[in-house]
Amino acid sequence: MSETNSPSARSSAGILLRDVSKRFPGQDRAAVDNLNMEISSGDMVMLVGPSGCGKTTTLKMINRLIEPSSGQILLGGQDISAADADQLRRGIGYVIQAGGLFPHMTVAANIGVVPSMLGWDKARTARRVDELLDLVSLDPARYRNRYPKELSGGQQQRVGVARALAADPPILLMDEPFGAVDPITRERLQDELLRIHADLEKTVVFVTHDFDEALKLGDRIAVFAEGGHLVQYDSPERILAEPATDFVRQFTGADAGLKQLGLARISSVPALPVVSGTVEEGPQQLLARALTAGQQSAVVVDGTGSPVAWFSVAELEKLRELPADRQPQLPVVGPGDNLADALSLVLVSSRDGVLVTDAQGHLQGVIDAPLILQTVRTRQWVSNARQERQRKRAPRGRPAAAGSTEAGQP
Ligand SMILES: Nc1ncnc2c1ncn2[C@@H]1O[C@H](COP(=O)(O)OP(=O)(O)OP(=O)(O)O)[C@@H](O)[C@H]1O
Repeated sequence: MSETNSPSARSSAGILLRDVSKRFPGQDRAAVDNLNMEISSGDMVMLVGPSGCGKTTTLKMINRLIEPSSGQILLGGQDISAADADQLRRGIGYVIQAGGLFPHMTVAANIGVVPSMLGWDKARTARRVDELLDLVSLDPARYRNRYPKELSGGQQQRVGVARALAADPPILLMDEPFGAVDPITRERLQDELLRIHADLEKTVVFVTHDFDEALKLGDRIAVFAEGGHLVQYDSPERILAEPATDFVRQFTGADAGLKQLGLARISSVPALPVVSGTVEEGPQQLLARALTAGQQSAVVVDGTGSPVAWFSVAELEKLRELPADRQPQLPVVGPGDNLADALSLVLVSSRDGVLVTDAQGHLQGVIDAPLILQTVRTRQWVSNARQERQRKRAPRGRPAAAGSTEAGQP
């Protein structure tokens, strides 16, 4: 079930729930039943499960809007029941559906609520408001003096996120924050949250009904079942590939395998080597090198190392010269693409694989259909969101995850 806890979970913004239960008066069933969960500092953890399974109650127990009936919650190793509740909440950002903005206050005043409580002066608060509006992609000059009713749903949601981040809290609790916006805006807000999270490294606990949202955003996903039971707490990869129970399997859906393809970033798959050469080399020499290397194809690259054409050995045998212009429909993927993109290209191209380039467009190698299948079956991949964060967190000059390796030498 749960993975081993990492030592980093004990650092300042880690959250530990120990034997936590909540039983509301007059309810015959517990809302949350003996919950044990450790949330590592800097992780984004998604709480999913059917309606009424205790997700919101769990979230509200972390900022003490609801007190547990039993058990202990520790933030950074400190038992929150011993803390002053108001002070605790100032250190925890809280975002709810539709932003939960105060309607009679301007955007700037909404974002400045906690800084004002903390006694910041006007100039410092104003600077922070503008900085946060920039962060959530709203032009400060245009939006700071507006009222919530003068904003779209997505804009209100952005202001809600900005407000929660105002005093730079180490922890952010988000209760279905994007539930009330249309799918396109939702996707945009998700992308922004990923960017903000990668930049700011907050510990985020996020409640959602949308399993795809959980897959996209989560470092870990906690699947709850009715009666407030935590059924599985794992990485998105493991939830999809190794659902702990039939309930989780039903939750992930019949297309769990396809979802893995969509989550697996190309750069987490080591590409296979391919022989490549420039147009000046000519087809015969390229063919000879391909055969010597035991390859069935070879790639023509331009002067910068970007792929221009891809030929089978049979095609090379018939060519008199190599083309300088890029072949139309050359199947190429970059590090930001995923395995679903790669497989989709394979299905519509005449090749059994795709060429892989780095961010600069330089040829790195090939990913073929068997490698795609093997990667998913053996779970040798890392989800987009996690890889992005790991990349940002890695010390300079040291890659965080395996990337594409050898490309063919010209
Ligand atoms: N103040 C309350 N008094 C009594 N029962 C409550 C109260 N708040 C929540 N409950 C009950 O506790 C259970 C868990 O509720 P909770 O809101 O945590 O579920 P949830 O998983 O967040 O649901 P949803 O996805 O519908 O928001 C539900 O059965 C709910 O009816």
